[in-house]
Amino acid sequence: MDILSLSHISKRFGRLPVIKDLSFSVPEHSVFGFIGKNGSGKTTTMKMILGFLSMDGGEIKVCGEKVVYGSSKTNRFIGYLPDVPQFYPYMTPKEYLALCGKVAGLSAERTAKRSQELLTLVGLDGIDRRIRGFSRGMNQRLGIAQALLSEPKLLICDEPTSALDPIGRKEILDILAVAKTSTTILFSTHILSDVERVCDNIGVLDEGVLKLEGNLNDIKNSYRQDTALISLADPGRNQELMEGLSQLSIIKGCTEKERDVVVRFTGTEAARRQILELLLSRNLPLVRFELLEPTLENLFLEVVQ
Ligand SMILES: Nc1ncnc2c1ncn2[C@@H]1O[C@H](COP(=O)(O)OP(=O)(O)OP(=O)(O)O)[C@@H](O)[C@H]1O
Repeated sequence: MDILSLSHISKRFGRLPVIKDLSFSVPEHSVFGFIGKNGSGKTTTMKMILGFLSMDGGEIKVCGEKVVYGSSKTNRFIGYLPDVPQFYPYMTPKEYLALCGKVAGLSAERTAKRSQELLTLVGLDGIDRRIRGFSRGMNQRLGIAQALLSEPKLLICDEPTSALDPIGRKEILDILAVAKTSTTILFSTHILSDVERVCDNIGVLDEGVLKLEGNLNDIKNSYRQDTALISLADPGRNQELMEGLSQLSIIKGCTEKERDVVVRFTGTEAARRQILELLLSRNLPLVRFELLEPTLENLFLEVVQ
């Protein structure tokens, strides 16, 4: 079942179109990485999912219910962590969650039990000092605890790791990996290694257009055999190799990387044969021919160019 679905969403600010015919869905208990450069439209999309911004076209459904601008009805299914969460700095984490529980209409008993579980999950259990003076990582962790308090079906996090150091980032990603067992997560980011660590599905947004979407492993597999690294015994002849490669119709491009040549091609078997025939015909002795694992970074650069 899809917890979230967007179909043909469009949005403009004045005359500027910022979201163009955007459609994707997020299945239950998955982590969806919403990827895009600054200004690509991620926050705008999340605000429309939360009903904080109107849409110019299309439909968003959360748990099968239509999102209506200005109405927070579907937000009962959602926990939201903004990019810079704000708290009452004079409270302790426990006091703050008790207040949030009250505002959300949870019983005191339920809030106390849930707070205990969540503070343990985010590593803030036993921290009785005031929130003032918390590190950015601690703030983000408390923000996740707050967002999960009402046991939402969908957790939306806006760039949860962007301002953190590698240890802080890992802590957040580990928490999201655990949270995934009880909720569904959509998080926006431009840090591709974070996406590779926790996401099941991804969507790459570029200037309001979804350029790539699907299961992360499927996407990587579909690009798997498209890139190869060629090491010649004499790297001084790399230019000659690249000239020859550029004359083959199956070659999409090639570049020199240190002492090697990286070549992108279409068609797998036939392409490999043609490349090897070229090496033989030009008498270019080979030291290594390796199909490269696609990295998300390469895919990203390819689709957003
Ligand atoms: N309230 C607004 N009025 C006018 N233009 C806006 C408004 N909010 C966002 N924009 C523009 O819409 C585009 C998308 O912005 P958005 O904040 O959604 O991008 P983003 O992908 O979240 O970027 P970032 O990673 O920098 O937060 C940008 O060009 C931005 O300048």
